[in-house]
Amino acid sequence: MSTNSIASIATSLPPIELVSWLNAEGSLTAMLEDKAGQPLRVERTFEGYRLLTLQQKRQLGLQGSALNRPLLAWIREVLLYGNDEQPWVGAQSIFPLSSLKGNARRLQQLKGTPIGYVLFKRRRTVPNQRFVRQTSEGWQRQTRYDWYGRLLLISETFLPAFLSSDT
Ligand SMILES: C=C(O[C@@H]1C=C(C(=O)O)C=C[C@H]1O)C(=O)O
Repeated sequence: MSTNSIASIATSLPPIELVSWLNAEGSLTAMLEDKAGQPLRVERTFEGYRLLTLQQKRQLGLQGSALNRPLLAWIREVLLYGNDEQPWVGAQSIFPLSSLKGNARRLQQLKGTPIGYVLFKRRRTVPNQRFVRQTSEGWQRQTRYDWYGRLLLISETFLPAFLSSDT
């Protein structure tokens, strides 16, 4: 195997210190608060309704004709702060309107409360499918949760400050 191909494989793998975070089950909020030694600070950068892109519909697992139909969802985009001035994680959560029924409606009124406080309130893990990819912002994990029959897609990108944090 040539050096170039080894190098190309090396750049397609996450740094070893991120692997356990990218693959972790359970609440990322809880893990981040444990690392920070303090409650997570959530800075909302966007919250509201948006029509999903084709890529987002595919990421939600939609197929066939459903991909051609417009799909409105509640979107929440946040920066998560541990104990640094710089954010550790950038997150985007997609809630299809059909998922916001019953007690899931509170997912639209979270404000500064981390989603994890609600998602993992009564259970340590939630059934999910996990995808990991590298983005221009950093390594990202995308999780499709089945939360009591409701579909949620949460993408979390680990930002440079997370990797350089010494806690
Ligand atoms: C989904 C969780 O909640 C975290 C909190 C988020 C928020 O408040 O918007 C978004 C992504 C998560 O990192 C979790 O704790 O695993």
